[in-house]
Amino acid sequence: MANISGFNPELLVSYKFPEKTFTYSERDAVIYALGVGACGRDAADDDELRYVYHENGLQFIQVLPTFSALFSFEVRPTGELDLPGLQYDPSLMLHGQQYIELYKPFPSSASIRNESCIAGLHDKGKAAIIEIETKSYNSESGELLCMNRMTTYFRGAGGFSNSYQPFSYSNNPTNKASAVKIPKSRPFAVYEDCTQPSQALLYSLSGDHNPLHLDPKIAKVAGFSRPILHGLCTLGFAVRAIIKCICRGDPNMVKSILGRFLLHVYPGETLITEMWLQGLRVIYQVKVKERNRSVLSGYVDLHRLASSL
Ligand SMILES: CCCCCCC[C@@H](O)CC(=O)SCCNC(=O)CCNC(=O)[C@H](O)C(C)(C)COP(=O)(O)OP(=O)(O)OC[C@H]1O[C@@H](n2cnc3c(N)ncnc32)[C@H](O)[C@@H]1OP(=O)(O)O
Repeated sequence: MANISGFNPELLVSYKFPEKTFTYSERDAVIYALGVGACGRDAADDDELRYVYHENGLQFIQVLPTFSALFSFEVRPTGELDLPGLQYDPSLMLHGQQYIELYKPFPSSASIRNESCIAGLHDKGKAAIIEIETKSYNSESGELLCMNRMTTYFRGAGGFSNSYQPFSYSNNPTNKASAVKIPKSRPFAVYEDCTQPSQALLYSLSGDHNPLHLDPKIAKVAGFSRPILHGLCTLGFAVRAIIKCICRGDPNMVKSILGRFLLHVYPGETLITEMWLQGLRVIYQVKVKERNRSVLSGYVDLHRLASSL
């Protein structure tokens, strides 16, 4: 069932991903941390030096939990998804959502073995949504380290269903994640951070060279006044803020993360992360200060609360 938007749903959902490996060094983890703004407010920040420097002679640098979203990056260097049954205009693809479960702290360098599958495919009429789920194992020990579910939103690519029933496939219906409800109460904590005008250029060094984030001409074709920030970069800023304000700097307290990208961010804008504590769940929302608009919302589940809270 091929169609005008170039989606072949049967081919897509039956696709068996080959196993892939991803290798990272400590340097990659540091470049990522700098790309999501670590130590951007204060180069001597005690909570964040651990991501970029062997603080106090420590042997290892610590790896941010959101770094794991890169393990499973099933895209070409240009940021395009390359799957059978999927033809689309790359300038119209946006990152919609990211869900991460963390099972073990990450080594500061490792070889990762990835097992991926299509977890969902949905025809929304005006858009198509694809979810890719990846389980990542430490190649050496065989331990399962994390699971990522990446949701991509293809503007204008819906309408591939050929019946009155919109096509909607999910191989794990219990994992349906949608936008979270933001409490009306005052946030428990608020953290303000500035992205740099060069933020997307810096973040792209971690592997996503999608021109939507780098090339003003491509950004214009996609309908933006200038290149926009990578969604995963904004998510990295938000989770760093939560680790700082709620986990007292300990990234290993994070158990799972959901982020839904609500609106694009322009590099150079100021991000305000608001956090509400509900038991072991931190509900959060990120707003762009200059436009007073919500750009990301979701939750972070914790293993435990910091004793000093
Ligand atoms: C392996 C994977 C590789 C991934 C590669 C990623 C490469 C990267 O380089 C790309 C990026 O980083 S892009 C930058 C980050 N993302 C963004 O800026 C997107 C921001 N969000 C938006 O613009 C809109 O929410 C928008 C446009 C997303 C949706 O807005 P609307 O069109 O107004 O949608 P709406 O009418 O509200 O809803 C329609 C249906 O879609 C569902 N939905 C909405 N937003 C969603 C989102 N963000 N994620 C998932 N689903 C979403 C709605 O629930 C609705 O479905 P239903 O009708 O069933 O409720």
